[in-house]
Amino acid sequence: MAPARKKVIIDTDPGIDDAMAILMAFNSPELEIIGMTTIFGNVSTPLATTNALYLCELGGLHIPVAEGSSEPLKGGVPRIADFVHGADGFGNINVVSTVKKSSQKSEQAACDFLIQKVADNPGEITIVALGPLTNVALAIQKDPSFGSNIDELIVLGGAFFASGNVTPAAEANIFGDPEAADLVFTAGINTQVIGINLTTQVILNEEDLLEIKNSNSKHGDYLYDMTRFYRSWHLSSDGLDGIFLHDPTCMAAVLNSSLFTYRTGVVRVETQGLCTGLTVLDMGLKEWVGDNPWVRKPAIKVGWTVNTTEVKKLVKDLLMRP
Ligand SMILES: O=c1[nH]cnc2c1ncn2[C@@H]1O[C@H](CO)[C@@H](O)[C@H]1O
Repeated sequence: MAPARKKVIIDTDPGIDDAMAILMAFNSPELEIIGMTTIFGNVSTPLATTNALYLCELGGLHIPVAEGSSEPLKGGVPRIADFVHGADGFGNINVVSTVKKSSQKSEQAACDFLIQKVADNPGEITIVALGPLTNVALAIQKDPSFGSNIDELIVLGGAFFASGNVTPAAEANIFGDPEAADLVFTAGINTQVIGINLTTQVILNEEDLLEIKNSNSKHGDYLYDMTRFYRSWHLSSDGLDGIFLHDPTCMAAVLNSSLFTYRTGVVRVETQGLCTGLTVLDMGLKEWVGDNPWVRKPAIKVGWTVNTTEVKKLVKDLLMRP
């Protein structure tokens, strides 16, 4: 008998590297993609929904896309990284106008979709969170049984003992909704977090991108065209002649966690002041005297090392599948 496929819901703000991770998932027969939920971050939430619908059409997948919150838990206008992903979220290649009228978002809000799917499949759903954690936090707040019924939550976010990408303290997804991240990381959910301390070690250069373009991949041209803007951004912002594989590295962890090592401990998120969005892991090296905000909170797994060669190989292999 074929092994059961892993049931996943992808919570996403596509986004160039989100699109790469999603196409990886579409090309992975070991995953059963139950649906996508959308969130602000790389783009606004409504545009994330349009882009997710576009990706479903591109991949020929008929799955629900449920729209998420348009603002963080505390309210206010979210910071959108159009300077990283272009105004259309896909590097200004303007393809989403081709989304068919028949492609409609789900009537359910993202948090209700998450709650229902997890309740219908207790212990079976993996949630892959590629953007700010607002939708997951809303589901936890609304349904007390939600967290314990998730099989695993796999998050792309944070910078552990490393520099952020929005400020020296904060990574973009956590900065986007620090209250949500702190709530989710301390909710007692079986969670692993892949931070940019790992994802900035996994890089595709121009030669790799051309290899994808010139492969038999159905999406080679799209992937190549989309990465032009992202590549220029990396050059101007990071002095990098290539692109970081943030979300694709997280999807690699979904597919093969043996390519990573982990530390387990309590993670808290700073929600105010200079270091807003900072993710701080208690590595468990010390018996603390008295109380502090990490004591007696549930621990999660934090990605510690990554096999960069094998992750890069996995990403390229999946993106080049015909
Ligand atoms: O400098 C940046 N500012 C904001 N967002 C960024 C930056 N670099 C990458 N990302 C985006 O945020 C997520 C990872 O942190 C990824 O989706 C990535 O594309």
